[in-house]
Amino acid sequence: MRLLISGGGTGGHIYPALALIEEVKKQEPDSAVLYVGTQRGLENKIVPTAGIDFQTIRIQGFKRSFSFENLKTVYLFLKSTQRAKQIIREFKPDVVVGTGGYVCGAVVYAAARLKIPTFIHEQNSIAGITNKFLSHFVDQIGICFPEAAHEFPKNKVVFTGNPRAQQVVGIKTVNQIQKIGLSSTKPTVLIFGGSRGARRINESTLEALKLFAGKNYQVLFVTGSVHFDKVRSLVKEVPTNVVIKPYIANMPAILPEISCIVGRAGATSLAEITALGIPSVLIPSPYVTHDHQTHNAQSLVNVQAAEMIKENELNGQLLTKVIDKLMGDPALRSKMAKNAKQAGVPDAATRVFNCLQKLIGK
Ligand SMILES: CC(=O)N[C@H]1[C@@H](OP(=O)(O)OP(=O)(O)OC[C@H]2O[C@@H](n3ccc(=O)[nH]c3=O)[C@H](O)[C@@H]2O)O[C@H](CO)[C@@H](O)[C@@H]1O
Repeated sequence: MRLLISGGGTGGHIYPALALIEEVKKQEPDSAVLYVGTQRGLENKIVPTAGIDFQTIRIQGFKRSFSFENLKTVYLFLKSTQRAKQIIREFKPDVVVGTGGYVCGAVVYAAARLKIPTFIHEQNSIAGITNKFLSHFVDQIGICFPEAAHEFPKNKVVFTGNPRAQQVVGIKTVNQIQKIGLSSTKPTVLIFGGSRGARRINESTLEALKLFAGKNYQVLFVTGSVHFDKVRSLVKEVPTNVVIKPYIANMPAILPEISCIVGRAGATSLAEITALGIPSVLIPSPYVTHDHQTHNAQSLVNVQAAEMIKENELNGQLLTKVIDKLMGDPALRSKMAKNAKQAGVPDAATRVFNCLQKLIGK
């Protein structure tokens, strides 16, 4: 298969793409893959590091209110569509896939115009603006929450789940957390604010640090790369049961050893949580389109797989209280884990791969 794939900005759009690429290469080892992203997005670092051919185009997102910037955005969109067409003509893909973020808008639109089979993947319960726009031009749309279906043309929608789920389920590792300075015998709480980190979660975790000292669990606090120096400068003493890191490059390797996740309710994080069956405390970002993270989180709260804390109520004490409740009650954790796992789609990458095969007529 010759696969051209695009998605970017944040990890939530990039990791599903990488998981799909892994599946394509597993099923058809002689496949050729090209990833198109932007220079500014996280993909510029993550994708080449994963050893995947990577090209960039210049594009930016729309501002919500009318502004000169939006005229520039339209100009860049038209220009990047031309550039995307050029890349497509050179690479000659069998199929073009978009996993969200404004970069895939130009790439997938260009492919549809060139009559190449197209597929987009929507990770969230509420569709992103790029995918809504693209839904009119593409051949098929893979979704992860049944609620997302009504936002798209009915005949194009297929429930696939998130390919990242299959990737994390497939990884069998042990004693990975030891490598980052944690004990492999103590239960571990992972705290992180999505792929870029979240200021408010970091502040509350900082408040909670001294409360974590001496607990019968340990904490892996991942700040997000851009926040790390600030956080580290504010910590005088790190309790012995806490490790602070800027970013975890290989999250699937450590997740099987995590007893509880505290974090945002980004859709790709949720796919991991449900694939592995990990109890979670979700603090949805209030800054995302149509509050979609609250909807994402609610779907797990509804099946008693997660607890939710609103960001405006979050502080160190509440955070510690909720973590203590879960970590002090193994029976509750195992019930939440079981419920989470039932919501998982552990064969999502194969489902998307099969859709692509059909689209290209194999
Ligand atoms: C602010 C924002 O726009 N957030 C969106 C973004 O979130 P964001 O990019 O934060 O995505 P998710 O929370 O869904 O996924 C984060 C991904 O990054 C990985 N990770 C994270 C931290 C780390 O140190 N190492 C690491 O590998 C996680 O394992 C996961 O695979 O995309 C999601 C998926 O469309 C959306 O639901 C979110 O609303």
